[in-house]
Amino acid sequence: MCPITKDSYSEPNQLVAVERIRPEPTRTGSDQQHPPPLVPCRRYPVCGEPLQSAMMSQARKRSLFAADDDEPMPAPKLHARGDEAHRHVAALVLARGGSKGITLKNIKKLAGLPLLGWVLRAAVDCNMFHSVWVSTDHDEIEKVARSFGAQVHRRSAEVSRDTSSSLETIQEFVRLHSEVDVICNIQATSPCLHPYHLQQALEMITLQGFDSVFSVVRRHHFRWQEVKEGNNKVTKPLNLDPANRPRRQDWDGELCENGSFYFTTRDLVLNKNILQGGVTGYYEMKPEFSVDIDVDIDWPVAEQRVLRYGYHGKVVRLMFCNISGCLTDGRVLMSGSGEDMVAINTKDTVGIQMLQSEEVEVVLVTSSVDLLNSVLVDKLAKRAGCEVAKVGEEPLKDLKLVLERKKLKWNQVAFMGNDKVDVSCLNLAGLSAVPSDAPIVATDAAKYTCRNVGGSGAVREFGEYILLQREKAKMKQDRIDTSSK
Ligand SMILES: CC(=O)N[C@H]1[C@H]([C@H](O)[C@H](O)CO)O[C@](OP(=O)(O)OC[C@H]2O[C@@H](n3ccc(N)nc3=O)[C@H](O)[C@@H]2O)(C(=O)O)C[C@@H]1O
Repeated sequence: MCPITKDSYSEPNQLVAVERIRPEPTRTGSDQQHPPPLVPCRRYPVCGEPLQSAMMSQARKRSLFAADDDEPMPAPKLHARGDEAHRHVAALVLARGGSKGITLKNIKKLAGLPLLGWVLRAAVDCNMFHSVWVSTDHDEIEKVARSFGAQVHRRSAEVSRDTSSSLETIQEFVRLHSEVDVICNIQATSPCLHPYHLQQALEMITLQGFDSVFSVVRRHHFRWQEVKEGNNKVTKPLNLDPANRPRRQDWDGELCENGSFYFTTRDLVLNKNILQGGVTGYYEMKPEFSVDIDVDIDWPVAEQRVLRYGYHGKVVRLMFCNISGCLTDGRVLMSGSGEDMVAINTKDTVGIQMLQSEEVEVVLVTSSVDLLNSVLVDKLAKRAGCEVAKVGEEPLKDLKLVLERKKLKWNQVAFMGNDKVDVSCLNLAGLSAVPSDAPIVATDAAKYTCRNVGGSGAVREFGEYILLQREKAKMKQDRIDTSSK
């Protein structure tokens, strides 16, 4: 963690978040030095100064937007720049293909969504960026990035090594994109990011005159260091006096980078070779949003966290559901008398009713290449109480017309498909899913992969998923609305 020095900003009323930071050299991926592990203490050296009292006497420092605090702190009296309206602010997610530890970590599915998707969804939905980019060296990552609405910067081999630092990679992007003035490097490894985190932190740059802002979490960790004394190794407390151990509630704790995002300027990145500098602020995020996936054992914990605290997108108003392969298992049974038959599972019809009762309209989709005859389709639709959309070889074209008619946007739509022709809709929809037996080309494009196969409860499963996300999005919105009153 960078040391935050106290030669703070001198204007009155700027007791929070405005501190000058002495940057340390940026660490590189594989050769960074982690602090040595704590070993059982052999000897406690006497602390140089009574750290506890120093800690206690410190004025409580908080970020300007302690995101979840009830009373926001007063803003510093900095003025917006004259040219603010003209500054191009770009979000940039670095996602290389060669991640160590977890193979292709950046697009591995976390709770049904590619890792990268969680932060891209927040970046796109925050509606504050002039552009949202992913810098990658990998074709599959490029596809996923585009499916979440990001533009793609294909980075060079020089900045795609294990040892390439984030700074070098960001510098390459900035050099090649002369339009970009402010960059927000968002790390995919911190997936519990919400649009309001980005909105509030960006306002510190655009409205309050900070040059750089990075996300932190407050920790109450007592830190120790192993030091050599002659031939002996001793452990030395770094931030406490063992004789006067402060209680958690008597200590403000320390601000630690949580790795979620770094706002910075073109000038700092290209001319000063740093991400954090100038008038530097921090944005404090609550611990529950501060997830940092580093090693593989972090993954299952992150999965639970993201389900509970992640950003689950905009509220879904309509679901398109393919009949063939989703509502049915894709088979058409033929009787001797020449009648076609299909089977649908009551689990799925109940799932559809569940959505309808929560005011999510369900439209069944049938294609000209399906073997279903129209009488059968109408019967199915009647039983499910749904409208039917008949699509041609390019479902996207026809479904666009349905959305225009209903005055809806793709980010308000959930789409369930199961084949290659569905890829563009799976990509575009705010939420999308495939049954577990869908071909890989469709699974790759879907944001959620059901555990159930087509015709056996996959529609209900996706319906439950939609309602859960919807609930979360609503709760979050209510919370934000209430706290901003
Ligand atoms: C901005 C920055 O310095 N980020 C570094 C962060 C940061 O210091 C911590 O998260 C703070 O808690 O630490 C590292 O974090 P890590 O290696 O997990 O990288 C974070 C995310 O960025 C992608 N990345 C990183 C560097 C690079 N040249 N290209 C990339 O695509 C990774 O694939 C991953 O999605 C580290 O642990 O070594 C290395 C990162 O470079």
